[in-house]
Amino acid sequence: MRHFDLVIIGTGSGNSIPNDATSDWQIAILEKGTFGGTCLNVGCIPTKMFVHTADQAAAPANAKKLGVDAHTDAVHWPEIRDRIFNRIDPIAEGGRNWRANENANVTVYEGTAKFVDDHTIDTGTGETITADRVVIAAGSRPTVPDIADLDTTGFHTSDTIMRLDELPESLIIVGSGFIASEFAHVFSSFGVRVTMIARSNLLLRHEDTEIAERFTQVAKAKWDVRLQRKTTRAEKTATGVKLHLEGPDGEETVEATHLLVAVGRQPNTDLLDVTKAGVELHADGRIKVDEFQRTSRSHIFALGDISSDYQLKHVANHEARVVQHNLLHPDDPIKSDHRFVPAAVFSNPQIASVGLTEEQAKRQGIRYVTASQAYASIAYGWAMEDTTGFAKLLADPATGQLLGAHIIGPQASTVIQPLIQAMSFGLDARSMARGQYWIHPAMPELVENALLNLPLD
Ligand SMILES: Cc1cc2nc3c(=O)[nH]c(=O)nc-3n(C[C@H](O)[C@H](O)[C@H](O)COP(=O)(O)OP(=O)(O)OC[C@H]3O[C@@H](n4cnc5c(N)ncnc54)[C@H](O)[C@@H]3O)c2cc1C
Ligand SMILES: NC(=O)c1ccc[n+]([C@@H]2O[C@H](COP(=O)([O-])OP(=O)(O)OC[C@H]3O[C@@H](n4cnc5c(N)ncnc54)[C@H](O)[C@@H]3O)[C@@H](O)[C@H]2O)c1
Repeated sequence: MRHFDLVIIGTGSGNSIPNDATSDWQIAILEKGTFGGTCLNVGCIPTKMFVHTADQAAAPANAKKLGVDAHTDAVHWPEIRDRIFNRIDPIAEGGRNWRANENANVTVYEGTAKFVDDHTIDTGTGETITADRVVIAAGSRPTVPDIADLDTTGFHTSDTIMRLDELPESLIIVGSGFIASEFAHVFSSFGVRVTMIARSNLLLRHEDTEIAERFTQVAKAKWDVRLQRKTTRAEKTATGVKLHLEGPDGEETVEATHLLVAVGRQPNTDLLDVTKAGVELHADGRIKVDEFQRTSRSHIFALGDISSDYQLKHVANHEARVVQHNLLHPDDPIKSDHRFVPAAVFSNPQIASVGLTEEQAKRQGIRYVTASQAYASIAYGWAMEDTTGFAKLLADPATGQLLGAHIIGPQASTVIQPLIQAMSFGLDARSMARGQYWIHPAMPELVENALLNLPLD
C-alpha cells in the first residue's frame, strides 16, 4: 500500500495547498470530478461571466430614462456559452495536467475517495493509500428538494443550467437565495420568461430585512415572483414542466420549458464515509473544525464548503491558506479569521453585505445606531437615474465602530470594499468619513454620506 506525507481530497481551494515549500513531501490529490472544483467549473467564475453579459443585454432597457433609445437585438446563447467555457475548460484541464504530469512529488487519483480508517483512504480508482496527514476539501453539491415526481422532469441545477444547448423559452426557478437571484437576472436579461418560487414572504431573506424587502419589490416588477409557495408536485409535460403549488390563495400550477432547482447546497461528507475516520460532524453534515481548521482528529484538517459556516470562495481560499500554514508550521499555528466575512449577490440590483444585519444586532442585544443613504441622493445616482438603491450602516454609537454594512444597487460589490476594510482594521465611522478625500462625484460618496448620517453619541 502506497504511503503519503499528505493526502488532499478535492481540487477546489484544496489544490492551492501544495507549493514550493511542500516540494519534498509525497502528496496525493484525490478528485472525483472536474479539476478546479465548483468555483472555476460551475460556480463563481462562469456565473459572473454570464452576469456581466446579462448586464450588457439588460442595459438598453435602462437607457430610455436617460433619453437614449437603445435595443438588444439578439442574444446568441451558444456563442455566450462557448466564450465562457472555452476559456474555463482549458484552465481546468491545464491545472489537472500540471498536477498530474509536472509536479514530481504529486500523484493524482481520479475517483471518489472514501475513508477506510483515519489514516487509510480508498481512492476510488482500485488503489487504497495511507497518509500521515489529510486535508478534506471536498466541497458541497446542490441539494435536491423532496418534491413528488421531481426526478421525472429533467430538472436542472447550477451544475447543468449553464451548458444548455439552447436558451430556454421560459424558466421556473425553485428557490430564492443567491443562485436563484443570480440566474433569474441572467436568464431574464437574455429574454427568458422567469418565474421564481419562494417558500417565505421575501427573496434573499438571509439579508438585512430592508435590503431583502427592496430586492423583492424590484424583482416582482421584473419576474413572476410567487412568494409563500410550497411545491407539492412536479410533472413532465409535452413542452417542459409543470409545478403544483400551494400558497396563500390555495392551489395553483405554473408551467415553463425548463426548471432550475436552487434550494441550497449540502456538504459532500456522505460521499467520503468520514465517520470511518472518527471525524465529528455538525447536525447538517458539515465537518466540525476548530479555529486552526483541525477536525476532531488532529492530523485531519478540513476547509471550505464541507466544513465552513460560509459557502464562499474567498472563505475557502482563506481557510486553505490557514491549513497550508498549519501543515508547514505545526508548532506555530494560525487561526482562521471569520470576523468580517463579506458576500455579494450578483443579481440586478446587486447586493453586498458584511457584518451584522439589524435583525442580528437586535437578537444579540447589541447597542447600535443605523443610517441609510440612497443612490438617488448622491450625484452619481442622479447620473444613473437610480431610484431603488441604498446603503445601510450599523454602528456602535459610543465608539463609531461599524457593526454591519449592506448595499443594494449598482456596483454594490465594489462600493462596499472600503467598509469591509474599515471593519477589518477597526477604523471608526467618523475617522473614515473625514480622514480621507472621497472622489467627487463618484459612487463611493454613497458610503461617505451614509457614514456622516450615523447618529453617533
Ligand atoms: C452557481 C454558484 C455560484 C457561486 N458564486 C460564488 C461567488 O460569486 N462568490 C463566492 O465567493 N462563492 C460563490 N460560490 C460558492 C463557491 O463556489 C464555493 O464556496 C467554493 O467553490 C467552495 O470551494 P471548496 O474548495 O470548498 O469546494 P469545491 O470547489 O466544491 O471543491 C471540492 C472538490 O472535491 C471533489 N470531491 C467531492 N467529494 C469527493 C470525493 N469523495 N473524492 C474525491 N473528490 C471529491 C469535488 O468533485 C470538487 O471538485 C458559488 C457557488 C455556486 C454553486
Ligand atoms: N455570489 C455568491 O457569492 C454566490 C453565488 C451563488 C452561490 N453562492 C453560495 O452557494 C450557496 C448555495 O446557493 P443557493 O442559492 O442554492 O442557496 P441559498 O442558501 O442562498 O438559498 C436557498 C434558498 O432556497 C430556499 N429553500 C430551501 N428549501 C426549499 C424548498 N424545498 N423549496 C423552496 N425553497 C427552498 C431557502 O429558504 C433559501 O432561501 C449560497 O449559500 C452561497 O453561499 C454564493
